[in-house]
Amino acid sequence: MAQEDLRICLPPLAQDDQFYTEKKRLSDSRGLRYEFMLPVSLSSDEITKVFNQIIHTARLIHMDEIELYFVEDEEFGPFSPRNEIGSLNLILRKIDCLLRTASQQAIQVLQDLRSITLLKLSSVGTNSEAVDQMVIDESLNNTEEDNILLTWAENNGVRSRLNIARFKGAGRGLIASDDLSVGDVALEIPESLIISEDLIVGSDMYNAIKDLEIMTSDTMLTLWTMQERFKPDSKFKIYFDTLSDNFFTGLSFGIEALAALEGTLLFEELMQYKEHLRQQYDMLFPMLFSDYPDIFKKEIYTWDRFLWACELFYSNSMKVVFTDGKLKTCLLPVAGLLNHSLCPHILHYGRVDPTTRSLKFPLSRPCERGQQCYLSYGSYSSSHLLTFYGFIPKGYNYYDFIPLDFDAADGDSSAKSQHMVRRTQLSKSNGSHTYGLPYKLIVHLRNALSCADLTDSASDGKETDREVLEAILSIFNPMLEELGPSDGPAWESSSWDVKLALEFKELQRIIISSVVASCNSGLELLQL
Ligand SMILES: C[S@@+](CC[C@H](N)C(=O)[O-])C[C@H]1O[C@@H](n2cnc3c(N)ncnc32)[C@H](O)[C@@H]1O
Repeated sequence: MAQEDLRICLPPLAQDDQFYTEKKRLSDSRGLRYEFMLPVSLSSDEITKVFNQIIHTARLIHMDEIELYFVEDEEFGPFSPRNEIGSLNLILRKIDCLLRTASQQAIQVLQDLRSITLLKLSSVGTNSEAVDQMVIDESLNNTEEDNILLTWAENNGVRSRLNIARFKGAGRGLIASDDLSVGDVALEIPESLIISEDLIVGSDMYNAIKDLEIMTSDTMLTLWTMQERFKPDSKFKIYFDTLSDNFFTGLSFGIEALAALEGTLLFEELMQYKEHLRQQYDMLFPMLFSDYPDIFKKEIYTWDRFLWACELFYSNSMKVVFTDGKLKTCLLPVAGLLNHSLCPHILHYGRVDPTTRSLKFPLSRPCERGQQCYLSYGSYSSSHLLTFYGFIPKGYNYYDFIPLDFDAADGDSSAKSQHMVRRTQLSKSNGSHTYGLPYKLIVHLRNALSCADLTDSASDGKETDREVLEAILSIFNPMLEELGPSDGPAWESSSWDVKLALEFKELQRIIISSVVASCNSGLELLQL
């Protein structure tokens, strides 16, 4: 009966989504729906079929720029752990909403759909390629410092179902103290314990520097932190005391590590960021020393301490939307101990709940007791994570790509067309159609080289494709040469920064070699 049909609606593509046009094109070409009618008499097989249709739409809604670039026409996902977790959580929210008012018969169908969704969620990340496998360093666990921090946090209103543990190569992290399910709040930080620009307003420092043209709220917070860190009566003393004396990010790379990166894009980027920070410091000091000697003490505001504070904010801060609607950079005691994963447990956070006036960290996929609970810092490439966080995630990072800028086909050099490649063996399409390389890149080059279209006759297409593959090789072979041979196991004994630089170079080598290998096997195919 019609009145017993269940209606599940996914949100239509948002017109203000910056990728609306591309998503709409894909959605139309795939005939995706946003409304699903489920008769309550559906069998389990039929429910699974409907679930598959719903997840295809949810995945498209959640696609980001990189996923949209690399998607093949016949590819329906999963596209990345982040996309999958976001999509399954959207479906779960819709089901839970309907369950509140569902009839007895409808409840059964919704429960079946919910079980399928939860099953899928628990299987995300079981493929080891996608997951960071960190090893607990038992020798360093249960330190007095960790207990003091957790007790202080609890006394100040933090609610946590997580404990501190130490991990080889990653420092501290948080592990589940009991089995946590999807939707459970793993951690809740009261607004009063969030360190943001709001703490500075009204202070002497604030009144002195707020009108300076070069001052931003982030810079003010950095300067405040440099001082607050050493105040014996600071409300946050226990938190500051647990912070590391050094952050070991790419911004602290020494000369040898930078030299090891020469020839990579990252080398240029690191040099620019370092230069930018130095310029920022030079604009502030000695000017603030002479204008406000009572507030800015020379021994506190040294270059090394400024760099320390910048690295603290880059690697430990989060952007939070407060109840006044403002987005602010914040330091969050305890939450700042969550490590990053390509396959995170916590994906949706960052908005202060107006009812509880707290920031909650709910789980988007289950986390068993004793397992590390991971956050997603964002869809970041390894070069970004190395620069600002000082690590390269283990496993396949979907956001590691090498950008390629081509002049527009009409010769207008001001109009660039942005393309990219990533490790090709993970391309879903390894047939001769695109040789395992991104479809959009191949089409662009086919058009640029001789306007051959994808459905042209075999012989013409072959000649164009040969030129396309040779053009790609002419870009990537020199890159591979520039990187030189693999550095071998000797780097294991190098200093932390050289090790990280060489690890990054090895990652670049893997991506570039895979592109070269795809081109070469494509050329062989074309000779057949
Ligand atoms: C927000 S803090 C997390 C807590 C930190 N591990 C600690 O001991 O204070 C971010 C820092 O943790 C480390 N980290 C986070 N995720 C990591 C990962 N997946 N692998 C290695 N290190 C990681 C990096 O040093 C990064 O700069």
